[in-house]
Amino acid sequence: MIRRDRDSTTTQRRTLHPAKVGDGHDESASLVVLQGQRLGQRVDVAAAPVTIGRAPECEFQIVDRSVSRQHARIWREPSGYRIKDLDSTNKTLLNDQPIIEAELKDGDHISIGACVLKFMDRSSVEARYHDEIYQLATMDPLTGLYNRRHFLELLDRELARSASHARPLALLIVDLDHFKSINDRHGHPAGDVVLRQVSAALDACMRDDAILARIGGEEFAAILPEHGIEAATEFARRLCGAVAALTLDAQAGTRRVTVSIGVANWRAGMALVGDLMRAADAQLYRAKQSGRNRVCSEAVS
Ligand SMILES: Nc1nc2c(ncn2[C@@H]2O[C@H](COP(=O)(O)OP(=O)(O)OP(=O)(O)O)[C@@H](O)[C@H]2O)c(=O)[nH]1
Repeated sequence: MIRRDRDSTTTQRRTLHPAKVGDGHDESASLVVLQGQRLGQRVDVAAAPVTIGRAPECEFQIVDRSVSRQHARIWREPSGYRIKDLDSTNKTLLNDQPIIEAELKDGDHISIGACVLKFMDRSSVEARYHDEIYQLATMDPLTGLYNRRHFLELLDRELARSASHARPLALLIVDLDHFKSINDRHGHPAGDVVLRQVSAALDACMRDDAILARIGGEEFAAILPEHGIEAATEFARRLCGAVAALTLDAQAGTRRVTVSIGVANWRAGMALVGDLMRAADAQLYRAKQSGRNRVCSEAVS
């Protein structure tokens, strides 16, 4: 399953698969971050123009002080791709030369503040190579979900977005109950089957704008944009029920598993990702202590 980000970059595919030749993406060009924030990330440039800048409404947002709120725009014309500087403070450089507007060619380097992007013809072998490397760096190979490091980067960005729009955001931490005993009794491969099936069940419940990741051995986390504590808690209860109702494959050694879930909401004053993670973790601890197979949240008991 591939889900597109609201800013049309590749980062919010909750589950990642390498782009295939001939899957329709080949027609668009792409930008890869070679240096700076969001290193390795690729963004497609297709029919719709892409604005690069610090502002949350930019299609490609780079949260860095050296980048103007609306720094540069790239778009496609019948003759090829073009780039225009949007009167940025630090200028847009194309292959180290400041530009106002210019044509883009395969392999061009674009400097946006402290960030360097490489422009590539989407059909090039190099673009696919970057895609593969990026996905290896951001995904968990067992489940196909995002890995912890990438999840924390996305949480950072989503928090900035929620703060700037004063919109709610919830974080769920989901932990399998008594998972060690499954490994001990049925072996590690059986535990892996459980992890894969549970991650697929969680993924199937997610809305398009949710971000799901495996952040530890038997621990998952989900970012729910636009969710207050009540809605997030209700959603977490549905997740809990979906996992409890799951009939696992015979290779899992056991037919049933349950999860405990901690829920926390982003609040003004919670500047750091760590604050929100700690708040959700404290609720997860409560859920484990009070019997497992349940949801605990900050405001709802
Ligand atoms: N099969 C498998 N097991 C893993 C993986 N990563 C971590 N684990 C195991 O996950 C288990 C986690 O055990 P604990 O932290 O004790 O948690 P638990 O048994 O689920 O207990 P509670 O969380 O308190 O309900 C350990 O046995 C780890 O070896 C993995 O990728 N595959």
